[in-house]
Formats: sequence, C-alpha cells, structure tokens
Amino acid sequence: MTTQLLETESHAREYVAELGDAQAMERLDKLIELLLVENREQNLISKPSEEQIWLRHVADSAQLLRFVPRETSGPWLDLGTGAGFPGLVVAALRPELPMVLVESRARRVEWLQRAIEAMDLKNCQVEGKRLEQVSPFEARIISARAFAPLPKLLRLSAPFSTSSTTYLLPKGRSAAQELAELPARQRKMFHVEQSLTGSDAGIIVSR
Ligand SMILES: C[S@@+](CC[C@H](N)C(=O)[O-])C[C@H]1O[C@@H](n2cnc3c(N)ncnc32)[C@H](O)[C@@H]1O
Repeated sequence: MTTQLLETESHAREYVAELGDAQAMERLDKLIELLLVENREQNLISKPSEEQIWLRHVADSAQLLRFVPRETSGPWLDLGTGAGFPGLVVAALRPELPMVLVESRARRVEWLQRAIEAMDLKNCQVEGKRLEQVSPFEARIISARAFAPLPKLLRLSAPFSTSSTTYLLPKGRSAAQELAELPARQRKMFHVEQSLTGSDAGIIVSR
C-alpha cells in the first residue's frame, strides 16, 4: 500500500482504487458527480477544493482505513459528516461495515440521505440531530474531520467510546498542537500520524 505523500488527482484516485473494488469506485464517482452539483446549492466543500476533490476530500477520507484492520466489524461513528467526509467514503470502500453518520444541519442531512440512496449504500444510518441528542452506543471507530476542537470532540463523543474504541481524527496542521494542549492523562492515549494528503497535516489516532 502507498505510504508516500499523494500530490496529484490521479495519484489520489489510484490510491483510493487500491482500497476498494470497482463498485466502490462507481459509488465514489457518483458521490463526486452529485456533490459538485449540490455544492452550487449549499456550501459543502470550498470552491477551490473542487479542483482537487480526489486528493483533498476522497483520499483524505479513505486514508483513515490504514488504521483499521480488515476484520473490524464496527459500528463506525462519524461526527459532523457534512458533505460526506470521511463517512460516505469509508462506507463506499467498506460496504459491510455499519456506519452511523451524525449531522445536525437539516439541509446537509437531506443531502446525505440523497447521496446514500444514489450510491446504493446499505450500511449507513444518518442521525440527523446534534450529537448531544443521539442515544449512546458503543462505537468501534470514531472519526471526525473539521468537527470541533479536540477537548470538545472528546467530551461530546465520550458516551460512545469504550476502551476498544479507536479514534481517527484528521486535524490538518493543528494536530500536534491540539494534542499537546490536552491534559497529560488524556494526551497519552493518542499520537499523531502523518497524513498522506499534506506534508504538514496530521491525523490524531488513539493508541
Ligand atoms: C466543518 S463541517 C465538516 C464536514 C465534514 N466532516 C468534512 O470534513 O467535510 C462540520 C459539520 O459538523 C456539523 N456539526 C457541528 N456540530 C455538531 C453537533 N454537535 N452535532 C452534529 N453535527 C454537528 C456541522 O453541521 C457541519 O456540517
């Protein structure tokens, strides 16, 4: 599997293709097609990032699977899924893995439901409410991209976390700093992994 930094759209697409089958790629192509249309109606991804959608969004999400053994059965909880990242990408690449996508904004919830239907994903459940209102369950994986500062994220997700839960938190440039600012007791549970989509980007991963 690739461990070098991904720099172009074609490399990003090739990287993602290695992680899934032809059907997964069809589903991801469908996601991109619909997202580029929907992004004219609501602000789901930044306009400049549309040109690098495989790199900035799809591969950036898919790379989280590096930290998830094949046999992991879920459930996977994605906090603040918004446009669909990383939740919909992971769901397409691992259609047997139960995914719970939490999103509070009504238009984004409606978008996620439409995308799930168009991608023909059977493994996704959308909780269209604030995380604080979702009934707790034991999540095997918790992911969150651009959801909340680390202390708040950990506080809100605590009811879903057990000693077997793995956190996967793409944090961009702020990863090391956010981790350094946690109290020592919490800090020792996490480390930072290099992101494949940016030389200065990190992913906070629980040990
Ligand atoms: C900046 S967006 C990131 C979306 C997506 N994860 C991504 O990386 O493209 C954050 C999303 O989290 C949602 N959100 C923020 N706080 C939330 C909460 N307490 N419960 C559920 N969703 C929340 C927002 O509505 C928004 O769609």
